[in-house]
Amino acid sequence: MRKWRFVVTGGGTGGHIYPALAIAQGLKRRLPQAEIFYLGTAEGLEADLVPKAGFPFYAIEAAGLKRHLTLRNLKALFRAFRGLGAAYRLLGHLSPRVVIGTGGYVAGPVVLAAWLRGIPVLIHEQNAFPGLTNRLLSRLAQVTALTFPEAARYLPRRARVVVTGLPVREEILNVCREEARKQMGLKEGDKLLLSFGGSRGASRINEAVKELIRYFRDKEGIYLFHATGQGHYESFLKELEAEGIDLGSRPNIKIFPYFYYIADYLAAADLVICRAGAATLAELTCLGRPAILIPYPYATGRHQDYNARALADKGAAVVIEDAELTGERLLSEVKRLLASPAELSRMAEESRRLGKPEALNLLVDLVIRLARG
Ligand SMILES: CC(=O)N[C@H]1[C@@H](OP(=O)(O)OP(=O)(O)OC[C@H]2O[C@@H](n3ccc(=O)[nH]c3=O)[C@H](O)[C@@H]2O)O[C@H](CO)[C@@H](O)[C@@H]1O
Repeated sequence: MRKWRFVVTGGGTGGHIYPALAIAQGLKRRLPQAEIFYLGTAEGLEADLVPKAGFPFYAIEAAGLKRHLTLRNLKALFRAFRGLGAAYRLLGHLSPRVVIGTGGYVAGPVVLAAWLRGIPVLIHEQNAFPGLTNRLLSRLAQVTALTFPEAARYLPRRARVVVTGLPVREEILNVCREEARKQMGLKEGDKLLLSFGGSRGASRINEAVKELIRYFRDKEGIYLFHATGQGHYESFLKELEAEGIDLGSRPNIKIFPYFYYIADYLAAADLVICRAGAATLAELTCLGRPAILIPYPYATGRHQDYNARALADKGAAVVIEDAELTGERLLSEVKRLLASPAELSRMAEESRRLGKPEALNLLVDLVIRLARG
């Protein structure tokens, strides 16, 4: 087998990083000899997640540019140029067959450098409303892979578009629910509620989840595992402590800063409460998990509303608008669903029907085709 090299880039939030890691892992499984390198920024979540996933990581500079000229923007422009120079040199050194970009600021300089060097590029857009980086980069890419066909409307006409769905990590595609529940000590009939914001947490969801903690902390057979997001963890625990809630004595409630191995938690959950980022929803539907979704209202073009609707319209999820989110509202929705196992299993079935586990293989095929020229 040929020892091809690939460069993967995409960063800032988990929503860009995990699809990139999924493709990297899929490529590695298909081409075990291949070498795969990840280019990201030192400040993004990728600097933490990529080394944990076992891929060599190179940090370059990148910055988001605004339309108007300010001193800050000039500095950003300067960093972007430095990032472009670093990416250009690294690509020269690594000489990959293909560069794969999944959006976020950092994909800008890396894909541009690939184009300057004549290296084929595939980009993947996760949302129905494409981010600025991918809108610009789709002009330079040999292939622009989409999760939603609707995204094509916002791309330049010369973009070469393929609809693949969103690539989900193999560890999530292959996880076994029974095994995961057993490992967590859950008995048959126990209910696991899993809650988190997006990859960076969400203070609005943290606040509402406190009501679930107050209510469920002394309920037998109901478990609640919540990730606050790295930045909110300490303050969240302090606030609970100030209320006199001692979690040490409550084995059914567990608070994490972040779920590093979310596959088991997602698979084991009976109901998931989260935002409506595209990667999370692709994972929920591949696993067929029912959810209460609270779309982040400030996402570009309100794309999380669109993502959430796609599940809610088919009966796979219930949506609570962020503006209407309170602890009481969330608790009453959770209680209603837990009291209706038939509805939960119907939601689970509809959710699974929406899953596109084949997206990963489609993307790996496309990358290999590009690599072959
Ligand atoms: C606020 C905002 O604009 N968010 C965007 C961002 O979100 P964000 O990064 O939050 O979005 P996603 O929901 O798409 O992805 C989160 C990823 O992090 C993982 N995860 C999350 C929490 C945790 O504790 N552990 C863990 O592993 C999830 O399994 C998932 O793979 O990128 C997504 C993809 O472009 C967009 O759809 C979102 O709208």
